[in-house]
Amino acid sequence: MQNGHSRKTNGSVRGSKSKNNKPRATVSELQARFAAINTTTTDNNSNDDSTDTSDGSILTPSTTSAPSPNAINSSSISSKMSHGHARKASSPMAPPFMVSAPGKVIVFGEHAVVHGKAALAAAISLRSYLLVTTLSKSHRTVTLNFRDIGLDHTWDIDKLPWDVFQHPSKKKMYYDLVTELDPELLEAMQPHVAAVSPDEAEDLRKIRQSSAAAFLYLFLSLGSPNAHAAVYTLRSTIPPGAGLGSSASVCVCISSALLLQIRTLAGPHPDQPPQEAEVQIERINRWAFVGEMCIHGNPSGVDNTVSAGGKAVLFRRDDYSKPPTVKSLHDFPELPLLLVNTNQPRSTKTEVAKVGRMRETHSRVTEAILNSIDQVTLSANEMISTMDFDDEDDDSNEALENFGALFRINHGLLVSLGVSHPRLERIRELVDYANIGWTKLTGAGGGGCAITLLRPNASAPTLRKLEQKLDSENFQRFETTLGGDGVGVLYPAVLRNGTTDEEGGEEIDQQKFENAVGNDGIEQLVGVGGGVNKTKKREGWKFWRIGGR
Ligand SMILES: Nc1ncnc2c1ncn2[C@@H]1O[C@H](COP(=O)(O)OP(=O)(O)OP(=O)(O)O)[C@@H](O)[C@H]1O
Ligand SMILES: C[C@@](O)(CCO)CC(=O)[O-]
Repeated sequence: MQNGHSRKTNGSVRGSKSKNNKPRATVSELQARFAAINTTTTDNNSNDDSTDTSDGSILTPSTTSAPSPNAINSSSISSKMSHGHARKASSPMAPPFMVSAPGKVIVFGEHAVVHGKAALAAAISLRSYLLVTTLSKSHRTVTLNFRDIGLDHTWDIDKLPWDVFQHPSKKKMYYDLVTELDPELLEAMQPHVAAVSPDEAEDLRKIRQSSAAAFLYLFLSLGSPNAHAAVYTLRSTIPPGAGLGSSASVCVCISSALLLQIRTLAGPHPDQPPQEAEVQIERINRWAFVGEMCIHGNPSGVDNTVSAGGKAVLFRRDDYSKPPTVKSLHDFPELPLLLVNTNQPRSTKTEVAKVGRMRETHSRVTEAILNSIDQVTLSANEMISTMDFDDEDDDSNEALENFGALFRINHGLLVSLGVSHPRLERIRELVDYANIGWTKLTGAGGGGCAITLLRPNASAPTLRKLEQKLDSENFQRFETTLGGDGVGVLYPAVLRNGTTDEEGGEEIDQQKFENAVGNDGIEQLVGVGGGVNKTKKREGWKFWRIGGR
C-alpha cells in the first residue's frame, strides 16, 4: 500500500471565509463553474478529449446561454492566439465533487431475473456517497479510500496497464454497451488488483479486491494515461452484502464520477429534456453494469438499473448481448414495508452460482420454478397498475391480502431454489406468528435481508412486540422509503444549507466526510434527503430524472 501521498489539493473552492476562518464557497462562483457540467457532449468517438485538460477540471465550454468562466477563458485564449502569443490559459482546478446512488429492494423476481425472467425492484433511501478530490498536477496517483470496507489503496497512474486497455482492438468508448469482461484486460489488471490488501484474511481481501477491480476496470476503460491524480472517498449507508444492492450503488457512483471527470455527461439540471436525462442515466448504467460484472460474475443488471434511474422498475433481460427491457413504474404504491437484516453475511456471486448449478442438475424443475416466479412478478405488476393501495375500504384490504400472498409464494419458490437461510426463516416465522404481514427474502438470499409487507390493520403493540423480539435476536431493522431518486451529483461538494449566495455554503472536505459518524452523521453532512421523515431535499444535489419526474 502506498500511502505517502499528500491528500492536499489545490482544487479547493475559493470564496469568503466562515467564522472559523475556513474558506467558504461563493455559490454564484461555484455555480458558474457548474454551468459547464450542463453541457451536451457529442459522440466524438473519443474518451480522451477531456482527460488531457491541464487542470483536472471536468468543465467544458458551456452551450447554455449563460456565460461560463470557461466560455470567457476560451474567448480570451483565442484573442491571445490571434496575436501570436499562444500561451495556455490557466483555468481553475476542478473542485471536489460528490456523486450518490441508492440501494434497492427487489420486491419480486430475484434470481429468476438472472435467467431472463421479470423482476420488480425499487430504489430505497439508503445510499452510497463518493467524494472525488482532484490532486494537483505534481501528483501521479489514484487513491481509493473506501471507508466501509477499510480499503485504502494507491496506484501509480503511470504504472497501470494503459497499453492493453488503449489498444485499438480493445479500446471502448464511453457510450459503448459492454456485456462481458475481456479476459485479457482482466489479466493485465490482475497484478494491480492483487496488490490490494494481500495480507488480509481471504474474506476481507476478496471484498476489497472486488471493489478495487470494479474501479480499475472502469478507470482504465474510460480514462487515459493523462488522467488526473485524484482521491475517491466512499461511504455508504447501505449495509454491504445484505441484498440491498450495495455493490450496484457503489458501481453507479464510480461510473458516474468517472464519466463526469471525462466530461461525457450532460447535466443534471432542472431544465434538461427527459430524453437527454435518460441518455445520461443509460451511459452511467452501462458502465455500472461492467463494474457489477467485476464484483458478481453474472449480474442481471437489475440492481444497477434501479440504482442509476431510481424510482421503481419492471425489468427483464432475456438477451445478454442487448440492453434489458425496463419499464418505469410511475405509480408504484407507498407500501408499508418492514426491512430486516439477518446480519448473516453472504455473497451474491455464491448464491447466483448455486441457482446456476441447480439449473444444470434439475433443469426442468428449476425452469418451472423460475417460470412461476415470473408469473408472480407479472401478477404483482398487473395488480399495481390496477389497484388503489391508498383506498382504505374493505375491497382494497382484500386486494392487499392478494398482493401479500404473492410475497409468500415468491419466498416459497426462493426456498425451493435453495437460497434461503435459517435466519431468514426465523424472521418469517416471527412475522407469521404475530400474523402481521407477508415476508420474503430480498436480493440474493443465503442471509442478507427480508422484507415484510405489513397488514394495514396490524396493531401498534403487536408491531412493537415483534420489533423487540427481532432486536433481542440480533436482527437489524431498517427504516427506508421506496422509490426515491437515482444517481445524483453535488458539484461542487458544497451544501448551501439555506445560506445566501454571498455567505457561500458548507464545503464538504475529505476530512469531514471521513469523520461523519454512522449513517445519521453521513446523512446529516451530505444526505440527499435521508431516510423516513427526512424527505426534505438538500440544496445543491441534482438528479437526472427519467420522464422529468
Ligand atoms: N460500502 C462499500 N464500499 C465498498 N465496496 C462495497 C461496499 N458495499 C459493497 N461493496 C462491494 O460489493 C460487494 C458486495 O456485493 P454483493 O452483491 O455480494 O452484495 P449486495 O450488493 O449488498 O447484495 P445484492 O446484490 O444481493 O443486492 C462487496 O464484496 C464489495 O466488493
Ligand atoms: C440475485 C439477483 O437476482 C439479485 C441481487 O440483488 C442477482 C442479479 O439480479 O444480478
